[in-house]
This record gives sequence, structure tokens and C-alpha cells, in this order.
Amino acid sequence: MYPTLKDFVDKIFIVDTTLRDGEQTAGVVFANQEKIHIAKMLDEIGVNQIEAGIPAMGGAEKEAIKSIVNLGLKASIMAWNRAVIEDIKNSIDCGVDAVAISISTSDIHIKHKLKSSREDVLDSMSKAVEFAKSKGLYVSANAEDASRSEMDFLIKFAERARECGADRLRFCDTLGILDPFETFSKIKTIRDSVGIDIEMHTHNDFGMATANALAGVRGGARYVGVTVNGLGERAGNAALEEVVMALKIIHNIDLGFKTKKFIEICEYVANASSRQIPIWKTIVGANIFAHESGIHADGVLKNPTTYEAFSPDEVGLVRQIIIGKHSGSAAIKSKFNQFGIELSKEETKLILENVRNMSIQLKRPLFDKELMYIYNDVQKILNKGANLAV
Ligand SMILES: CC(=O)SCCNC(=O)CCNC(=O)[C@H](O)C(C)(C)COP(=O)(O)OP(=O)(O)OC[C@H]1O[C@@H](n2cnc3c(N)ncnc32)[C@H](O)[C@@H]1OP(=O)(O)O
Ligand SMILES: O=C(O)CCC(=O)C(=O)O
Repeated sequence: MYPTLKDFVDKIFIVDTTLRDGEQTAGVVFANQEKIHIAKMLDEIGVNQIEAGIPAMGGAEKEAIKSIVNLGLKASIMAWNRAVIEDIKNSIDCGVDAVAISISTSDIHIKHKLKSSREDVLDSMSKAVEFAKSKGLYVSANAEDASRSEMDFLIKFAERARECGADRLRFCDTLGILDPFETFSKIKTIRDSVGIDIEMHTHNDFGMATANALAGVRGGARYVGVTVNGLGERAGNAALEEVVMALKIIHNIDLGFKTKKFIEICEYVANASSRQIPIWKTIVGANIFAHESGIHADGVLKNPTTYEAFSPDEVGLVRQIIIGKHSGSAAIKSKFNQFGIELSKEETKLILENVRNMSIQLKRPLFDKELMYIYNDVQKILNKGANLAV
């Protein structure tokens, strides 16, 4: 039998970076109180590590990270740093237990952004990792733009990081340019060569952030970086709710998250970031459990598993049967049943015709009130017919 994802992993840790990469979404700013509230919610639902921000920014950012540390949450609190000792000192000031130490490993970044050399990159990373380890911190050595880095150099970087005491390597698909096959192969190569723990940090530029994160897990990564609602630079990161639910539902790997609270945290972050959840958003969009098409509604009314991958209450949502242009008679009957009205076959047929016409005219589904107007009209037509017959 083909092996399942479960065969590849013993434990998966979720690292949430809503407060760092999520807030790097162009134009997004969380108030400090919002950061604190988000951290509490992330901890409550089961996130293992919270990347709380960038202490090198100073001021309010540092204050927020200190306040999050002082909450005494179960989750590890990580701060993001460049491979710069001064940045790490700022993180130590905040009292975090873990640091992400980042430096680019691709030649494009090394040449054009850092204006440096591969040797300098290894040197800066080694010094920064050794410094952080000497202060008793958990360390993730982050390879920025790892996906565009030459594999031999990336392996060298991972080996050096491990020698300096790094606890894991963060593999960043900074521009979201990988597909799941490439991701799997790269992560497997690094794992097989170096054996260091790996965190996937994936971006959604081609809509593959979650798929790539899971492909990385299949390749041997045990840490997955995510953000609530998939916030993050440009097209965003792998979404927390997608990764956790995909593991649970598709791969039968239950991380024990309080998924019923997903809608609460997703709505909170949507409001705090002023980035509303699109109704078609995976997992938590309002339309994920809304059924209008007659065949779907009929199936769901008979048994929800016909058209739902999981039950809406698993993520705090509710099922809706929408009455509109594409409805069929089963949905109409069920709807009126909720109003306490048992429709005859003839009534159902006439109501459905009217629903279709009205919905086409209005270019939208119908409200309950409008359905009752149609019902009353249909009664009049049917009664007239009966009177004529007498
Ligand atoms: C892919 C990512 O998401 S990486 C995280 C990106 N996040 C952010 O940038 C948000 C927070 N950033 C900031 O507040 C600021 O950029 C700071 C505090 C980090 C640095 O600010 P400044 O000192 O004013 O520098 P500025 O932002 O203009 O430029 C970045 C500098 O860091 C260097 N740098 C960039 N990445 C790294 C790194 N990983 N390690 C070491 N140096 C780095 C750049 O080469 C540049 O150096 P230069 O001034 O010698 O050319
Ligand atoms: O270096 C990191 O930790 C991650 C930086 C980042 O967000 C990215 O490369 O996409």
C-alpha cells in the first residue's frame, strides 16, 4: 500500500508567525493589545511556538513581545532576528525562550541584497547561533530564500548551523516558487544529508503554500510555520487553519488543536488586520458549508458527508442551505419544513419556478421573507384554480 503522511512523521509542531510575517502583510499593523490577545488565542487553541515579532524594531514592538512573554503561556515564544548579535541582544531583553536567526542563502540575495559572500553568510550565522546558544536560547537557523539556494551550499549551511548548536533549520520558500514535488525532494535531500530538524516556511504566491508545507512534512520536516488566515508578505503564508485541518482530515493526523475556535481567532485576526475573510476562503469562509445547488442540497440533507469534507462545527461554523437560482425541490421542501409548512408536490413545483425567476431577476438568493411572499402567491394561484374547478 502507498505510505500515508502518518508513516513519515511521529510529531508535528506548529509555529505561528501571524505576529511577525502576518503583520508584514503590506499595510497591516496590529495594536499591542491585539498582539497580546492573538498570542493568548494561539496558545489556547494549541500552537506550539509563537513567533511574536522583531525586537530589533525597538519601541512598541519590543514592548508587545515583552508583554507576550510575561503572559506565561504554554507555547514557546520566539523572536525573529537577522544574523546580527545586536538583534539577538534585543531579543534577550524581551525574555523570549527561542530565537529565529535569519540570513539569506541564495546567491541572488547574497550578491544583491547582502552584498556579501557565502563565506560571510556562514560566518555571520555561526557567530549569531553560537551567541544565542551561549545564552541558553532555543535556536532556529533560518535560510531565507532557501528554495532558490544551491543545494550544496544549503546543506553546508544546515551542517554548520547544527555544529554551532542550532536546534532546527527553517527552510524558507521566500517567494513561494516551489511546487509540492520540488519541495518534497529538497527537504528529503537536506534531512537525509544533515539530519537536522526542519521547519517549513512557505509562501502562497502560486497558491501552494499549504501543499508545500505538507510536502515538506512528507520529506521529513517536523515543524510547520503558519499564519492565521494565511496573512503574510504578498500572497501570504500557509494558513494555520488549512494546515491543521488538512493534517486532521486528509491525513488523519490530529494535533489536538481546539479547532472549534478557528472561526473565533480567524475573525478576530481579520478584524485586527482589516483584511476580511473572503466568503470562499478555505476552511473558515462563510460559503464553505453553504449549499445552493439542488443536487448538493439534496445530498447534504440526506447525509452531510456527501458534500462536506468535515462537519462545520469542527471549525465553529454552521451549515446553510441557500435558496436561489440553482435550488431543487428537496431544498425547497426542507426550507418550508423549517417554517412548519408541509408542501405538496404541486406547491413545491410552483414555488421552485417562482424562486428561479425571482432569483434571476434579483441576481441573488432569496430571503425567508421573500419565500413566504412566493408561498402566499402560490396559494392564491392554487385556490383560484380550485375555485374555478367548482
Ligand atoms: C523575508 C522576511 O520576511 S525577512 C523579515 C523582514 N521584516 C522586516 O524587515 C520588518 C522589520 N524590519 C525593520 O524594522 C528594519 O528593516 C530593521 C530594524 C530590521 C533594520 O533596519 P535598518 O537598519 O534601518 O536597515 P534596512 O531595513 O534599511 O536594511 C536592512 C539591512 O539589513 C541587512 N540584512 C537583511 N537581511 C539580513 C540578515 N538576514 N542578516 C543580516 N543582515 C541583513 C541588509 O543588507 C541591510 O543592510 P545594509 O543597510 O548594510 O545594506
Ligand atoms: O527568515 C525567516 O525566518 C523567514 C523570512 C521569511 O519570512 C521568508 O523568507 O519568507
